[in-house]
Order: sequence, then C-alpha cells, then structure tokens
Amino acid sequence: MKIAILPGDGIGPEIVTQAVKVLNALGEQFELETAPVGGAGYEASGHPLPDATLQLAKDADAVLFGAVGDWKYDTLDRPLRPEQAILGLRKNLGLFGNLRPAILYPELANASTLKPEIVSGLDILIVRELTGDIYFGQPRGVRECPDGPFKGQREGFDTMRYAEGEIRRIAHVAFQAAQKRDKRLTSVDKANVLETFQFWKDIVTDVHKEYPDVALDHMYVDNAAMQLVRAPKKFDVIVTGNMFGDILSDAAAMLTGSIGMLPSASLDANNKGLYEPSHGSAPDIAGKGIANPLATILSAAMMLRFSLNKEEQADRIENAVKKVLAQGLRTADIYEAGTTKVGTEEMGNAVVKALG
Ligand SMILES: NC(=O)C1=CN([C@@H]2O[C@H](COP(=O)(O)OP(=O)(O)OC[C@H]3O[C@@H](n4cnc5c(N)ncnc54)[C@H](O)[C@@H]3O)[C@@H](O)[C@H]2O)C=CC1
Ligand SMILES: CC(C)CC(=O)C(=O)O
Ligand SMILES: [Mg+2]
Repeated sequence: MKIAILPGDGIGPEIVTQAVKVLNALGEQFELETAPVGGAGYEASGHPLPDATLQLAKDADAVLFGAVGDWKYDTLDRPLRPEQAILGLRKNLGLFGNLRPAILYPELANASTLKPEIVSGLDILIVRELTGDIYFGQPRGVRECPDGPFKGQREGFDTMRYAEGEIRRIAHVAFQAAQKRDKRLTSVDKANVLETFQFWKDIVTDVHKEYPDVALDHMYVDNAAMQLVRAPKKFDVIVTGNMFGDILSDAAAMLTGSIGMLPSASLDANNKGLYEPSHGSAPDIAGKGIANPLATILSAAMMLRFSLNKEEQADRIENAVKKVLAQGLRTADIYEAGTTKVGTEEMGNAVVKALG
C-alpha cells in the first residue's frame, strides 16, 4: 500500500514526523513516499502544488498531509500561495466529503475552555462539503464597483454557488454517517439570507426521503455557532457547506480541548482520501517542538480505517492515544496542573510505546 506523505510548512513536518513514526511502528508493509507541498513546494519548484507532488497523491492509496502556509507567502499572487496546494489537492482528487469528528477524551474535560459538564462525553461529527461553495466559486477578484454609493471604487468579490449534484452527494455522505451513529442530522445553512443555502436546504430535505430512519433538522449557521458552545452534546452529525464547515469545525475543536486534537478525513466517492489535522501550519509555534501531534496521529488512524481497510490498526492507534492521555502526558496546548508537559517528539514516542 502506497501512502503519499506531504508534510508542508510550519509545524507540518514536526507533526507528520510523529504520525509517520507511529505508522512505521505498526509492523505493516507500507510504502511511504514524501514530497514537498505548500511553501515547501514553492521553494522547491516554484509552485505550491508541484506536478510531481500531485501525481504522487493521485497514484497513492492515501495521502497523509500536514499543513501549509506561512505569513511570509501572504503577498504572493494567489495561485502561488501555499494554501492553493491543499485547495488544489482537494479539487484535483475530488475530495468532496470532509469528516471532522470532535470527540472529547474524558481526560481532557478540564482542557476545554467550556465547563466540563457542557462538554464531557462529547462525540459529534461535522461533515463539511469540501470542493464547492464560495471557496471555489467563479468569478472572483477585485474590480471596479459597477453601481451603488461606491460606484467607481475598487471592490472585492467572490461567488457562492452549489450545484444540485454537489449538495446531493454530501447529503448522502452525512445521512449514511448518521445511520451509523445516533441517527440525527442537523443541516446548517443560511437559508434566511442566501439563495445558495435555501437551495441547499431544499435538496437536503429531498435527500432525506431516502433516509427515513434519520431525524433531520435545519439550523441557521449563526445559531449553530451559538449552540455549539451552549449545548454541543445536542448535536450528533452536522452537515454544512465548505465555508461554514471550516469555521464551525475550528469552534468545535475547542470543545475537545485544543485544535491540536481534531483529525480529519477528506474522501472522494470511492473512499480514497487525504488525511490531515483540522488546524493549519501554526507559524507562531513552528520550530519550537511544542505542537500537539495527536490530531495528525488520529488522522493517520482515520486513514487506516477509511482508505486502507485496516480497522484493527486504526483501533490500536486510537487506543494508544487514549493511553498516553490517561498516563497524564500533555503538550502545552492541553496542559493543566497535575499533568506532565511533553513536547511534540516525546508525545509521538509515547504513542508508539503505547501501541502495545
Ligand atoms: N489545511 C491547511 O493546511 C490549513 C492551513 N492554514 C494556514 O495556516 C497558517 C496559520 O493559520 P492560523 O489562522 O494561525 O491557524 P492555525 O490552525 O495554524 O493556528 C491557530 C492557533 O492554533 C494553534 N495551533 C494550531 N495547531 C496546533 C497544534 N497542533 N498544537 C498546538 N497548537 C496549535 C496555533 O499555534 C495558533 O495559535 C495560515 O497560513 C493559514 O492559511 C490554516 C488552516 C488549514
Ligand atoms: C486553506 C483553508 C481552506 C484550509 C482550512 O482552513 C481548512 O481546511 O480547515
Ligand atoms: Mg480551517
């Protein structure tokens, strides 16, 4: 089985190194091939998603991705900016289904900024559409404002759009995920304001007819943001568009103690996938050896489960993560008094040791 390893920028290489160590300790015969991506791709060959990196990702059975981006690239033309690499991989590989499970491990109940009684036992799944919406809609750019009080001035604009088929396929992913859980699905939209999301709501409602065993409700995204911090355990599965899912999943990350705990799977129609932590390249802590590698290690577990058909090995990794947390080991982002603060590498080593 071939796995493309794309560490990227910032803390990307630090956390991916730990996940690779864990994969190598499983005793499986994986073929791992590493390639530059993001700012590292730009430095290596003048493009954030070099042709060879994209080809490797296409040829592999799965992709393990770190993170891309650094402030120093923010003035480059947009097509050359590191973030285009992850957007390009998602689009080129057809990875429309993004699963972001927000699970609070009992040992981290006090690491969350919310009261333990609000978050303990939390286990929700955010299903984010990943290849459409305003992140990809055309046209976009900066132009001369054609009308209104600011006519003649420059204006920035983007296009929000969703095709029926795009909504249907992510709705099926979400309903099927809900069927395997508590059979409750909340579709998050902004149908009270946006045409795109009234359409979204109508299509999700139509797809629901095929899943009568799942209870569907609809919620506006502003209310969903509030409910996520007010009573997050009321959710089971959330399905939403690309931008709302991006924002809500960062909020959900804090319910689990830290964004360094939130893994993700980005899947195509055949469960081929890219696996990455939900966070970015964290330039503020890059190179310090303090980043939490657990979201990446847990993403590797999702890779084993969803794309490589190695359920038992996925369980081994997840159990090892539970074990190190029970041992009291914490990176700085989840540290609290009475626990043992460890760095990125020590945390990775502890997970390897706990594999059993
Ligand atoms: N998929 C990707 O590659 C993504 C890339 N980005 C890029 O990452 C760069 C930084 O973006 P930010 O908005 O700062 O978001 P970020 O997620 O990188 O960091 C936000 C905050 O969370 C902390 N953090 C993130 N991951 C952590 C970890 N594993 N352990 C401990 N603390 C962690 C950071 O130190 C920072 O204070 C930007 O260039 C952005 O475009 C952002 C999100 C996703
Ligand atoms: C480049 C961004 C769209 C990445 C991001 O924030 C995410 O996928 O969560
Ligand atoms: Mg994000």
